[in-house]
Order: sequence, then structure tokens, then C-alpha cells
Amino acid sequence: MTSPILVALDYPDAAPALALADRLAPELCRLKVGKELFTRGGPQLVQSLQDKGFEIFLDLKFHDIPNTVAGAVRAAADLGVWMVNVHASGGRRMMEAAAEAVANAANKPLLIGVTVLTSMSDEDLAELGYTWTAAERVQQLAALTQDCGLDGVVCSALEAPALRASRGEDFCLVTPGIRLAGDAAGDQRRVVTPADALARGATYLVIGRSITGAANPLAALQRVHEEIA
Ligand SMILES: O=c1ccn([C@@H]2O[C@H](COP(=O)(O)O)[C@@H](O)[C@H]2O)c(=O)[nH]1
Repeated sequence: MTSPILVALDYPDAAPALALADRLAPELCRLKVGKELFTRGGPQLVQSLQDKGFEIFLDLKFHDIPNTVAGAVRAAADLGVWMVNVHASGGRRMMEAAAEAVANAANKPLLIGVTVLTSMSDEDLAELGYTWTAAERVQQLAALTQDCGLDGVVCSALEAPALRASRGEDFCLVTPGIRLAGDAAGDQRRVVTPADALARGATYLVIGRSITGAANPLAALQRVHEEIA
């Protein structure tokens, strides 16, 4: 079974991340390593998680000049990760450089463009001086991301129906901002439940605190599976 669930290991260091991995199973989920955990645990932690059989989404959201981002995604591919991402707002030349960098990798990871962070609302965008809504901006950036040859985007599942219609069935929609019913949204603003996200056309569900913050994370993960079955 290939699970659509990516568990976000947002822990302050390697020990709790490895302990949780020992309670979960690669058949039930993939694992996401983000900025905090990678800064503490580094490539060695990624390797340890991969040695346990998990595929890894290295969520470092690279955003820099094209040459620098190309080198960063090449380094991520050398780690053998399953998925890596860049900020789509880095623009065409940056994304094309990233796509070219991973194209010839021995283990080519899925390369994903981050559109509008799921923690951002329309009001947050307006405060930055943008005139588009989050939904409009996601559409613009997803079109550019696909044109640059990337495999998909990070977006909210709220935008998934429109993206499925415009970008087709094969474009990966990686959706954080997932909450089990009743869980606090916290800093997230564009939030959807697991079942609703899949019904809307999401490919992968990124779930952090609804699983890692549960008294029994394995039970919470199994609850998600029951909900989406
Ligand atoms: O737009 C984005 C991009 C990435 N994330 C990451 O996903 C998880 C979500 O964690 P929760 O605890 O389920 O809120 C986290 O690692 C973020 O860095 C995102 O939330 N939104």
C-alpha cells in the first residue's frame, strides 16, 4: 500500500523524531523533515530515517539565486530523498535551474514548488501589498511551476479542485494545513480535513501536529487512515 500521508516531524532534535519513526511504519506514511529538525539532525538523521525504510520529503523550501538553489537540490538528491521543494516565487530561472539539477540525479526526487504558505490568509497577502487572493496567486504560481518542468506544488487543499482542473491529473498537489475535525488550527489559516482534502483532489496530505501532538500518534495516524478509507 502506498499511503498519501506525509507526517511532519517538527521536533527540536533527532531523538523524538527517531522514536516516533519506530512507532510508525513505512506502509502507513512517509516522513517530512523540515528546517528545525534538519538543522539539528542533518543528513545523518535523514539517512537514519531512510534506513528504517521511510521515504523522506526534505521540506527546506529553497529560495535563492538559481545557481545556489540548483546546488542545494542536487545535494538533496544525493541524500536519496523522495521529495524536495523550492519556493515558486523564486521565479522561472530559479525553478528551471532546480529542475535541470535533479534531472540527471541517480535517484531523481520529486521536485515541488511552494506556492502560498498555508499559514497565509488573503489579509496577510494584502498587508504585503499584493492585490491577488491566495487562490489567485496559487493558480499563477502553479502554472509557472508546471511550465518550468517541476512535478507539482505545495498548496492548500482549498485550492486543489481548481488546480486539478487547470493542471491536470498528473500534477502533484502536496497539501499541508490538514487538521482532524476538532483539532486547533494553530498558525494555519487555510485548513482542510484529511477526507475533504483527498475528495478535493489532493495527492499528498502533510500532517504534523494532528499526529505528533496526539497522546497516541500511531492511533491518530490510524484514525486518519480510517477517515480517508
Ligand atoms: O504551505 C506550507 C508549507 C509547508 N508547511 C509545513 O507543513 C507542516 C504542517 O504542520 P502542521 O503541524 O500539520 O500544521 C509544517 O512542517 C510546515 O512547515 C505548511 O504548513 N504550509
